[in-house]
Amino acid sequence: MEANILGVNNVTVQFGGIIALSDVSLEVTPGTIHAVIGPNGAGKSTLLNVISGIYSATKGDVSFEGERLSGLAGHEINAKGVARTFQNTELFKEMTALENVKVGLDRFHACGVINSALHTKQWKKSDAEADEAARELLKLVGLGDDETSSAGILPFGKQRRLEIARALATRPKLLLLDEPAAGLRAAEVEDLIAILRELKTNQGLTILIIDHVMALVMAISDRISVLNFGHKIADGAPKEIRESAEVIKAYLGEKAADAYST
Ligand SMILES: Nc1ncnc2c1ncn2[C@@H]1O[C@H](COP(=O)(O)OP(=O)(O)OP(=O)(O)O)[C@@H](O)[C@H]1O
Repeated sequence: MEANILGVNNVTVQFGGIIALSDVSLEVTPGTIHAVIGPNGAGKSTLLNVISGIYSATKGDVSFEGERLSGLAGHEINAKGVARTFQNTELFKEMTALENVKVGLDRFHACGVINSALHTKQWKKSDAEADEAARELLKLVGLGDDETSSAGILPFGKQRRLEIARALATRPKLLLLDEPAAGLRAAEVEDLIAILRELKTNQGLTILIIDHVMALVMAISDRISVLNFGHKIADGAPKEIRESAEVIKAYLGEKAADAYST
């Protein structure tokens, strides 16, 4: 079996009396889209928060490319190649789409306080390169015509995609997406599906995604893990998950009425 890019190894997370995750393990294969689904409160966001360094595991650990992430700060995990988006978009609303992406690019194009303050030749070159890189990322998420729009006035679906572009600016190998389809209209979900497929197929990115929108999850996932009350109850290909009696009972049953639609 191919070595995993991400390993969650027997992770337990406890908040006082609440066990948000209980001995959860999963492996993400490089170049795949892996979804985590389950009812509200199942522990999905907690899992992303542990991987990205926002929470610490009470027990167990997380490894990325064979290296332990546990104990590292969020920015250190990001520097190793793991980026994420949040359930509620955290864009700089007054700044343009291009500027929002450039914030993510700063690590690669920073050229010192003095150069920046004086707008030296070196700063101008670095800034022009950052503009170019940010434009490429905007195009990748279908926002090529929106670079000068303020993030706050973009339609919600575009704000979600802008957040993905900003996460991509840190040049991750693994992208963690926290409910990117929440609140999107059906057509916007279709756009998102096309973008995530492109990121996987043509950019070679690995994606770990949480979402309740089964139309998206079933369309794009190579593998799905299911959480319920902090426990992993299933792990498999979309077809296996759709047909699992335990998953239907815990989660998909309530979704059947909308037939995996948005
Ligand atoms: N910082 C925290 N302090 C205390 N309890 C927390 C904290 N974060 C999460 N929890 C609890 O852990 C459990 C799992 O929550 P989590 O947000 O991970 O679920 P989820 O599967 O992402 O749910 P949803 O689909 O509603 O986003 C819940 O009982 C939640 O109340």
